[in-house]
Amino acid sequence: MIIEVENVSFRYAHSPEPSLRGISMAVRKGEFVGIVGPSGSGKSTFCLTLNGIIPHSIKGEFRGNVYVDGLNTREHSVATLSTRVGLVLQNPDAQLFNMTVEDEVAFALENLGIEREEMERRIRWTLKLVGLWAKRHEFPPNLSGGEKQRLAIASVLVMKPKVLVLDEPTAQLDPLGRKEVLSLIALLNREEKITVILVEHNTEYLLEYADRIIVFDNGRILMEGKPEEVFENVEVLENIGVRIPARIKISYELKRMGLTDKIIFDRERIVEVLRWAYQRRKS
Ligand SMILES: Nc1ncnc2c1ncn2[C@@H]1O[C@H](COP(=O)(O)OP(=O)(O)OP(=O)(O)O)[C@@H](O)[C@H]1O
Repeated sequence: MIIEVENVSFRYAHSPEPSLRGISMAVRKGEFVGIVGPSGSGKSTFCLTLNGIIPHSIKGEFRGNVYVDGLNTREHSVATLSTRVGLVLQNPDAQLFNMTVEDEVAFALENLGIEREEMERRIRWTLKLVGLWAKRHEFPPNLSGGEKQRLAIASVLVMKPKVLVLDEPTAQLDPLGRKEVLSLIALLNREEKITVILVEHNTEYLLEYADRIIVFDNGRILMEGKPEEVFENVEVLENIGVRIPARIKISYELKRMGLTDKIIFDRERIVEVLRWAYQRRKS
């Protein structure tokens, strides 16, 4: 297991209630895990435990253990853990502060004591991977939202982490930017075999790409499983405010109307049932 979380609880200093309440989970190498849950359920707090920001940089009461690639986060600095787990947050502007795209990516490497040549090789590899090589001399604030977020991803990728944790990386982007970033994440998982943990409200995307979905509610894991298994719990999820992928919602309604006996995931099959129901109504 590349990530192991054992009974983790966390209460922010000055907060009366814990934000995480006994989270246990593990992530396999190469896995793509999607995290969903209502606002305030602890998703962001959980992400911050994965590279040691909690407990090292944010004060509070931390219980349990998180192991990243075998390292207990309590015993290693955020700098060391960041070479294993790259963390990307919602707002790309808050993560970029250098004068050029290239400097932004180089900056992350500066304290790692890497040789000049290897540095250049890594920067080239990363910028090509995220599709920003041609824009390497540009001023980051001039990039589009999607490009900025791809640059934020590049600046953690350049450290060659085995795991990428992304906390709603598309929340502030327009539809095009969102598409660019989500395709990049899928590519990094499929082609580069990077383990991905993604907090994302776009459940359509998660249904397509995630191997597993974890649902957070009130600081706990409410359920987890394959996307098809989890999203089948339409009523429970809608009750807590998790969006159901459109085709599952349609199929769920077909089942309620007695037109199928179970939820169908296959688009073609849904269309077939709808066609059949339409024909039946006409005749
Ligand atoms: N710095 C902080 N200090 C005190 N309480 C906090 C802090 N950050 C978050 N919380 C509280 O912890 C709980 C979990 O918040 P968290 O941001 O982890 O949830 P979330 O599921 O990521 O929500 P969202 O989808 O809105 O980002 C909330 O009750 C929130 O108010």
